[in-house]
Amino acid sequence: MKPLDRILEAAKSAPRHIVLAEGEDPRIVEGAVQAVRAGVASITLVGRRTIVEERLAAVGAGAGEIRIEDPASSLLTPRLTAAYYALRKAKGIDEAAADAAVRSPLVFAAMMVRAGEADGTVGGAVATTADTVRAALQTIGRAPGVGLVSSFFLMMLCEAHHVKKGAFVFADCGLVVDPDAAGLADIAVMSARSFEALAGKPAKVAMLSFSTAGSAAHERVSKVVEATRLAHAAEPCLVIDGELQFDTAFVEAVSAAKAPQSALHGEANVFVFPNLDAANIGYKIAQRIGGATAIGPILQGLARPANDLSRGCNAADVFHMIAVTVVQAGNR
Ligand SMILES: CC(C)(COP(=O)(O)OP(=O)(O)OC[C@H]1O[C@@H](n2cnc3c(N)ncnc32)[C@H](O)[C@@H]1OP(=O)(O)O)[C@@H](O)C(=O)NCCC(=O)NCCS
Ligand SMILES: CC(=O)OP(=O)(O)O
Repeated sequence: MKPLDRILEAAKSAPRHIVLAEGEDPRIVEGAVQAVRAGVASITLVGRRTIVEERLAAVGAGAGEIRIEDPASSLLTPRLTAAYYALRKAKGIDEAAADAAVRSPLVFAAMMVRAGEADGTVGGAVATTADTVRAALQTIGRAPGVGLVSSFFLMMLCEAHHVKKGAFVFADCGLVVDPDAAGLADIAVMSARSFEALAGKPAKVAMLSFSTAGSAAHERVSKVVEATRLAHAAEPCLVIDGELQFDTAFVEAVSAAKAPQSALHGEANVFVFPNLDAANIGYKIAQRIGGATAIGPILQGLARPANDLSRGCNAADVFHMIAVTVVQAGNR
């Protein structure tokens, strides 16, 4: 079964209630309708009621297919505001600031998840990643035992020209700007778990660099080597190697030539980039030139699922991200 079909089937077998913060955006509305009609999720769209209703009518969605919550008039707003104030007052916000925050769709949707009114949330088709992720970090917060929240893209290679097909994880393409060695090790361990949960296969983790097995000497290479050591110490059973260049991690013949001792043998399926510059640029090149289907940024380490989208997304991306969010909610 194709990896995307596997995720869609898993979501259909246990659909959840997902709240979409940007309910006025036509791509969000179209993706939401696809998800409901495919039996993947029940959906709440957040936004100004008249505009969301117009958008739903434009795609022929019937009344009652999708719930709408308008923060300006929702019956939930007073309760979510009180909960947000209780949560954030130690950070110096007053009741008026809490009221203003909850009227923002990103915070309203994240607070619905925190309050148990929805199982997960998706935003970021309109808002920047920084705003989308900040709303999730400040309201939903970290899962117990997690230090660093990070993100990854699920990269699907399914086109005829893809010599290797299947699901791959690229991390962290969205959130942690310049992780130190310990942060990079956390990203590696969490990305391996995320890959296994979504792809259903054992992870093989490549810690990427511009150097392979000591071919270059630089403090940035040393960071990746140390991160590999820390990740291995944290999870001794994890199949991981680094530092490696991308070709060595991905192409068996190159691995044999440049890193014959590598445990990955050019068969990595989780690629951990050294920083956000490399990761974000790398995933967009794979998507836009390479023809990979890119689902993300998917957040890992939060107490409940909240995911981001690229502002360049389309309705299919929204549909796929809803399915991923449902699967994450089921795995909690
Ligand atoms: C995500 C991001 C906005 C967080 O930035 P920040 O300045 O730390 O945000 P805030 O200070 O508002 O942090 C919000 C809270 O989350 C916490 N936090 C921030 N990053 C965190 C992380 N990676 N893991 C866990 N908690 C984190 C902060 O400690 C803070 O907690 P508090 O409010 O309870 O004190 C920032 O890392 C960022 O801009 N990343 C890049 C996003 C981007 O542009 N990506 C490219 C396109 S995808
Ligand atoms: C993930 C990402 O790069 O998001 P955006 O394209 O919205 O900046």
